[in-house]
Amino acid sequence: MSVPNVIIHRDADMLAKAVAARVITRTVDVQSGKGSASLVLTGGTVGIATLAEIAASPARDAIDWRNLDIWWGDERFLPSGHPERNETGARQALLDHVDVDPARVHVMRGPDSGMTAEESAEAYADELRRAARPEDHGPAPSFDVMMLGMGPDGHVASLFPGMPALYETRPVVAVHGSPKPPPTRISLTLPVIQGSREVWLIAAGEEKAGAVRLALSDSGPMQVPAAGARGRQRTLFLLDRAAASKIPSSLGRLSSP
Ligand SMILES: O=C1O[C@H](COP(=O)(O)O)[C@@H](O)[C@H](O)[C@H]1O
Repeated sequence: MSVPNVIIHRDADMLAKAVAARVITRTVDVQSGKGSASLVLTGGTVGIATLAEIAASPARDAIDWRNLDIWWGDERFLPSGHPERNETGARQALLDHVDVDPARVHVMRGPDSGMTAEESAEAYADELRRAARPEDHGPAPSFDVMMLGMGPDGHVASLFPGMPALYETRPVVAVHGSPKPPPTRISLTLPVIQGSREVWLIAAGEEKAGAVRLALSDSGPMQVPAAGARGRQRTLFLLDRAAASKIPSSLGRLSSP
């Protein structure tokens, strides 16, 4: 797993803009090499703000939207269209404004599908298995970019400290009793996250500073799930100054005043 590289921006607004530019550039680079790309979206404040900045970017259509696979790292187990679903936020912020191939937007199904949370997790695991290629050496694609938000408790996706999902070897699990509402969710697990080529942890705000420091220290992922979020080739901590306020200056410096 790759050692994290910390990049700090002056505030949450600049962070969202900079991450949006990074998504566009990285996706174009990957597509120019192999024709398609895979991007895992995150929910949360900065995650959705980043998608809105992609939509607003004059460079957004440098991405070949028809050759992009969109996945989610987690989803709240709520009906399609529910305002608290990560998918709803992503569609409103970006996906409804670009020419994605609907067949390549891989949604984690909610209760309106008629499935239980466990069945929805298994269905997503099947979709991941079908998308995996031999060179991925696992039950899921080696995603080109896995975007993850981070909670103040160090959770990533819907992997919360001390919860059973952190011990899972299956690629996707149902989460019950989430400390952050809603209580029932679907989440990728650490093995799938760690199979990604690049993992980008995106965090803004003072309330994340403690978790960021622990995630960059030698904390275990059971206590600080973000400490287990590492990519095979690259791991980025993309932070604003407030979220970076408790890490040693040797670990990262402001990208611009
Ligand atoms: O509930 C969730 O929270 C995390 C972090 O959200 P934030 O608003 O604190 O940035 C998010 O990454 C995750 O996708 C979401 O389901």
